[in-house]
Amino acid sequence: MLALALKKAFPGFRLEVALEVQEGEVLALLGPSGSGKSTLLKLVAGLLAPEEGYVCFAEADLTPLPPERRKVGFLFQDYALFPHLSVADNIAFGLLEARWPKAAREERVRELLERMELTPHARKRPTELSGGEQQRVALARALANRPRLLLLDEPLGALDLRLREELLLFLRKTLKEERVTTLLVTHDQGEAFLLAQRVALMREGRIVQVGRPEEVYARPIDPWAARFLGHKNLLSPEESRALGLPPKAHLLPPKALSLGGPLEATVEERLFYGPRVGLWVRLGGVRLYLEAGEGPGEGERVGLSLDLAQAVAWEG
Ligand SMILES: Nc1ncnc2c1ncn2[C@@H]1O[C@H](COP(=O)(O)OP(=O)(O)OP(=O)(O)O)[C@@H](O)[C@H]1O
Repeated sequence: MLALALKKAFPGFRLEVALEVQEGEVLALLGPSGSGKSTLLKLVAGLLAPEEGYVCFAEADLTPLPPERRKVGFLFQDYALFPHLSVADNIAFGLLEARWPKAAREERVRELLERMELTPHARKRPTELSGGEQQRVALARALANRPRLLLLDEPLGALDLRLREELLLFLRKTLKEERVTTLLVTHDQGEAFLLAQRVALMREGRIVQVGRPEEVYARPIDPWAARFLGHKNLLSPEESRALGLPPKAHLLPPKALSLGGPLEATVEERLFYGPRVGLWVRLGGVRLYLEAGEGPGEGERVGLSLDLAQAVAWEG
């Protein structure tokens, strides 16, 4: 298990976090820019020293150890590949340090080159690669040594959509198969939900909610968390009452609404996303968002059904 309690302050910023991650679990830190995700990861890696607190993994206290003695695989945003080494040697670096036998080393490097679609680039230097290619090298290097604890900061950040989806599935499979305890930083909710067994929402240096992706998405702790997770139907007490709910603030998940039904609404905006469309509709005085496979055009009148049982009231 990874267990930590950490405090760190920068001018105008304070981080204070306590967290436990089970062996083999992937936990995603999800939060807006500047919420402290990278700082937390650097504290765990030993690249930053906390003012107070500890980091323990598998019952060993890592707090006093320098980064290289923590046996942690990590990938940070500024990949920091070794510029004088080839792609293959960058990936093999940790294996050499850990004295893997030559044959096993070569096999592992070959396997990772292939999975990351880097085989044609094996002999190139990092400066001869695109951003996405460099990122894949960094990811391969972080995974090479089969670390028991892995820290990933936006591992899929600079990739195009196709590679991102492929690597996402590859990463998901690898983390599951190798049962690596992982802390993953992302501001992409979809990535967090797909990769992690639990997500921790960070805001202003603190964790405001932790839970399974389904739980956190269905029951965000407050309107801020709901908005951050992409919820759009945050109803005021007046809007709630207009729809037949008690006069309290509510969250209405998109699946509580569907096209076809007894209510009459007008489509105000139609957003084409490819596999689905997003529709902003007006129902009486309330503007609501829903998604559909294909949608009517802007200005059209549509039938709507509304499942009020799915509405979540905010506490207090
Ligand atoms: N070395 C540093 N010195 C001073 N302030 C810092 C330092 N590193 C980070 N900060 C500040 O700490 C806060 C948290 O930064 P951090 O990089 O952890 O956020 P983040 O959630 O990872 O953001 P992003 O998603 O943009 O990477 C920010 O306000 C940042 O300016």
